[in-house]
Amino acid sequence: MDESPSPSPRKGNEIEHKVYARAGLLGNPSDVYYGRTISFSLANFWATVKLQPSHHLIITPHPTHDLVQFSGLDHLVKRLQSEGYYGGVRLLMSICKIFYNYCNENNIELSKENFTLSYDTNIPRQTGLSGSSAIVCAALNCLLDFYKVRHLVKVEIRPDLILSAEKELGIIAGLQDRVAQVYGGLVYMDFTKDHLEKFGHGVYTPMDISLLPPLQLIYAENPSDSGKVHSTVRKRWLDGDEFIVSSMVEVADLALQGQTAILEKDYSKLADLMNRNFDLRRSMFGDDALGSLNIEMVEVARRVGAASKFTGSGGAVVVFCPDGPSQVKLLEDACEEAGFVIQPVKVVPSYLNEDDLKTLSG
Ligand SMILES: Nc1ncnc2c1ncn2[C@@H]1O[C@H](COP(=O)(O)OP(=O)(O)O)[C@@H](O)[C@H]1O
Ligand SMILES: O=C(O)[C@H]1O[C@H](OP(=O)(O)O)[C@H](O)[C@@H](O)[C@@H]1O
Ligand SMILES: [Mg+2]
Repeated sequence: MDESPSPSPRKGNEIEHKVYARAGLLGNPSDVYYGRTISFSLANFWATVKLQPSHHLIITPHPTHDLVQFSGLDHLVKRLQSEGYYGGVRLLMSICKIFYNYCNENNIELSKENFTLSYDTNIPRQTGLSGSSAIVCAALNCLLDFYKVRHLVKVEIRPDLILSAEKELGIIAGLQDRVAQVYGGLVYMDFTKDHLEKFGHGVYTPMDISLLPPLQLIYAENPSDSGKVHSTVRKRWLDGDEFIVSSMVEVADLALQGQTAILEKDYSKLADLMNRNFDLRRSMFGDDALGSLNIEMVEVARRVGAASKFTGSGGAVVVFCPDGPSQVKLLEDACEEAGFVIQPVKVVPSYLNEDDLKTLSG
């Protein structure tokens, strides 16, 4: 896949958009529960979606992510066991539906032209790096440019459209992924219920990415379904379970404290907040739902004295080594022994363009 940071969207008649993975740094998963988060767009991995004008409207299955041809029954069964039934086709179809309905409801006229959509991704599948919303967000960007309506669909609303496309498919997800992927860079997000209900979106405050200390990313090829992971806690929260409700408020508060810690470059505070974030997740979700491999990724980092937590619902971990390069080396060795992949985190700067910025309110 092309490694350039942000390809020009138009190549002749073709439009291509690239959207990066995201890492939840603090406060997740309280975004699913009217909380707050700090998340960033992660340059290490990305998805691309291509749109070409065509006579019919065609959604192209990906040759490996939407596999429908197998060498035999054993291959088919192995594949379903490791990757599940679904690839990205349903995501592309769903965002087309949500985009069309949104434009209709908001009197945004769409020309009668058709297109062919195809996608590619190197975001490790279902590892809590938001591979799903990267595909949806890139597709939305293609549709906005193809129909020339980018200036008519506000930036703040776009994460909600992306989320709706996944909700439509029964995937339980929150807004933090989609905000980080629409805005790029490092963003502080407040999803307070009143604001969300009044305006249909949260309050999103971009932060300077240079305020972040060096971070590491650990992941393992261990797909986990964010919908499944979330469903029990979600149900308990909806039922008003006091422990879940109060813990979620505490998780949201970590992002608020984290905003100050990052602005003041108080990295020992940041380390404490990251650790507390994972401890609270663990007490709410339980070890069975989180999975032993995922917990081990957090523990590997903690054993060398680093701070660590999930980037999303499981599969990848963001780590801060307060003691610097010597501690990173210890962590690399421990990861190699445990069979985990480790990479230095690369953060993508904000990628809103002039048309996008014009749609921002205030
Ligand atoms: N790498 C991928 N390629 C194709 N489809 C994907 C990929 N990752 C996720 N999906 C699609 O998105 C759905 C939800 O994924 P999710 O559990 O949210 O994973 P993630 O943490 O990567 O966002 C999957 O069931 C699948 O349909
Ligand atoms: O549990 C979390 O932290 C996040 O889980 C989902 O992200 P995913 O990358 O699919 O694991 C969800 O969409 C986010 O909103 C949650 O914060
Ligand atoms: Mg997802």
